[in-house]
Amino acid sequence: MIRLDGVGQVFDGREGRITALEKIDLHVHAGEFVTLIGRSGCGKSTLLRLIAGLLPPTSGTVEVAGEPVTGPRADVSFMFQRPALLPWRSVLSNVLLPVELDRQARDRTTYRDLAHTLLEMVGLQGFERRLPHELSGGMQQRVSLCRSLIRSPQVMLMDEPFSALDALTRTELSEELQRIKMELSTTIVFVTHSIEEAVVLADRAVVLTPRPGRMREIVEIDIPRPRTLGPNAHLEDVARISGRLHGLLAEKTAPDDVRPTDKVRSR
Ligand SMILES: Nc1ncnc2c1ncn2[C@@H]1O[C@H](COP(=O)(O)OP(=O)(O)OP(=O)(O)O)[C@@H](O)[C@H]1O
Repeated sequence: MIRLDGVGQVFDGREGRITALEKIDLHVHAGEFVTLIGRSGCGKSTLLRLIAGLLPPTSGTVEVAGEPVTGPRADVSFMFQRPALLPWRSVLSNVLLPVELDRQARDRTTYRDLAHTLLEMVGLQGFERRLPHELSGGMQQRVSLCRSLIRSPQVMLMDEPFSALDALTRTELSEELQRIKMELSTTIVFVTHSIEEAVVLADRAVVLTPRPGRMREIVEIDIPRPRTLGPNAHLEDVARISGRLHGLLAEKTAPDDVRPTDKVRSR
């Protein structure tokens, strides 16, 4: 579904050239949930922007659904750290915004029905007419989640979408996202700083090293779903793989010491 081959990104900043990403070879399969994890500045957001078509790579190729990415695509949605809802629009019309912006979208009644279904799915039935400021941060991010799902994207790109939320709400939203993913089989690439979140959510976690951002390792996570950080049977698996990721992130690695094919299984 997503293919990055030999991707590099160099920025000409005011303080000289910055190699944000180098030699990124990543293939994400249809329906897969991949998390990108790494220290601040290792190029996670840049990688998402390249897949989203918001930035052309300085080297290498990026493909989505077998086509070179040349700009934003209607079947790829982007979700940010902040909900970025329009304050004067109701919950329902915020969710429907991408449909309104798309002149080619037809059958608006179907989208209205879908918006109601999505809002119900995230526990916001009854809140359709509320304005964003009448909702908590977690509820606003749920609305944002519905908005990024309204056009049934093939790919969802998520840049630390839960990082501004309190721990409990964050756990709840992780569980909801897994449920949605299991139901809709959307391909998801999710950036996080949280090791546990990366483990709970991902089929594979991609560990990036900083300066320049390169792939250190891809860790396969085969813990049965749904996974949770609450009391459940998988805490040991989550802890073991989290420990492994922690070790990789803490390593002082020379850029040439890249082992992108290494795999760590939960058992
Ligand atoms: N438009 C730009 N112009 C110049 N430099 C940039 C630009 N965008 C990103 N960078 C630089 O590229 C590097 C990677 O940035 P990026 O935001 O992708 O990292 P990140 O891993 O997402 O960081 P964080 O976890 O802090 O969000 C950083 O050194 C950043 O300063």
